[in-house]
Parts: sequence; C-alpha cells; structure tokens
Amino acid sequence: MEKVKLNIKNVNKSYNDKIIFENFNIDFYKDEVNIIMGKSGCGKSTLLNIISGVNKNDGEEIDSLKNLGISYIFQEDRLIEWLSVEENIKLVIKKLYSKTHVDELCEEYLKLVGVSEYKNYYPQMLSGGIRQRINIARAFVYPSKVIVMDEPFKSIDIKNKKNIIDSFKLLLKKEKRTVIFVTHDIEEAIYLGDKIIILGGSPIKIKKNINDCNHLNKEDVAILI
Ligand SMILES: Nc1ncnc2c1ncn2[C@@H]1O[C@H](COP(=O)(O)OP(=O)(O)OP(=O)(O)O)[C@@H](O)[C@H]1O
Repeated sequence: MEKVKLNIKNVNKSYNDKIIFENFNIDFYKDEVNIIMGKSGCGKSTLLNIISGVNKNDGEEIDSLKNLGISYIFQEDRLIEWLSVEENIKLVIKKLYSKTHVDELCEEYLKLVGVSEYKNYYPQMLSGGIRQRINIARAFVYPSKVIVMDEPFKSIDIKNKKNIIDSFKLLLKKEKRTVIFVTHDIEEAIYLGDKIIILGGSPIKIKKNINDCNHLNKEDVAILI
C-alpha cells in the first residue's frame, strides 16, 4: 500500500547573510517515525521550528504542520516545577475531556511509561530519566497528530535510555502518530525510524532519503552523514 505523505514546501531561512534553507522541500510519512539527521549546525532544529510553526518562514508563509496539532519533546523536559507529576499531565488535557476521563487518561499514560508510583511527586524530586518519561507521557496524552522531537534522549544514560525508548515504542504501538525526530544517534535512528532523512550542504539539501530502515546497519548510515 502506498504510504501517505505530509509535504512541506518552500522552506526559506537565512540568518544574517547566511542562507540556511532556500526553497527547500521535504516529505514525511504520515503515522510513522521520520528521523532527521545531519552534521551539527546544518539546520535541523531550524527546520523543526519552521515546520511546526514555532518560527516564521522567510518569505511566504508555508503550510506547516501546526494545524494538525503538535506535541514537542525536547532534550530538556518542560515539566512545570510547581505542579505534581499528575498535575503536569492533566494540565494539557483538562480542557478537552470530562474530569473522570482526564483522571483515567492520566493514570493510563503514567502506567504506560512506567512511572505511576511518582504521580504525587514534584519534578525536582525526580531523576532526569523519570522526568523525561513523564514528558513523553504528556506529549502522547495530548491528542496531537504530530510529535516533534529534538534529541530527546541525549542526556539520558545508556541504561535508562533503553527503557525510555522502549516506553516510547510502546506508546507508538498503542496509537499512530507522525513523529518527526532529530537525533545524532545512529543506533537510535535505526531502532526507531521508519524513514531516515539525511540533510547536508549549504543551503541545505536532502542528501539521502532512506525509506526502508530494515536491515540497515550503523556503517550504512554513518557514511551518509
Ligand atoms: N537565532 C539564530 N540567529 C543566528 N543564527 C542562527 C540562529 N539559530 C540558528 N542559527 C544558525 O543556523 C545554523 C543552523 O542551526 P541549527 O540549530 O538549526 O542546527 P542543527 O543542525 O540543529 O545543529 P545541532 O545538531 O548542533 O543541534 C547554525 O549555523 C546556527 O548557528
């Protein structure tokens, strides 16, 4: 079956006199994990910010993904320190559903990422790994169609990283979302990605679209970055 694509067209961005993007087009597979890779400073975060409508495109406004509803997961979690874990989760859905349903969803998602026992804790009482799991649960509990992730597992130690990535996979298995995910970690990209897009050059071009990530190995990808 032909995969459904989300097309982003005519991205333009310059900083001072440096052109980062010039009439740049990119496609993402709907409801799959789209990984974006490329050398440091090439423009990955800039692209995420434009396609999600956080930053303005230079020139004509683009048809961004904003209208689909977006959840963000960054390297640093954005938990609110003065709210408990449970309150942090409920905050993003309390206007959408009845109180009973909000309670149910909160319980369900905290359980899915394995942190139910911390529901009454405050973020500063928790480790970075637990905080990031809560952050992921919060991104998923909100009924967004798109999840934008910018190196979310970068500062997590290897042991916790594996657990967190597995929680993330479990959430994706439960419900389909279009994930647009920037990472420098090739293993992470191969493990999670359905499509890997490698960016490079100045202005940026797509150096390679890897549309089938089965049977890829680290060296295949490393050589392309
Ligand atoms: N607000 C800004 N003002 C001026 N230059 C900027 C600004 N934001 C980004 N840049 C420049 O644009 C280029 C792309 O930056 P960007 O952060 O998008 O790269 P990146 O690929 O995400 O990098 P990394 O992998 O290191 O996170 C860099 O040269 C950066 O210095």
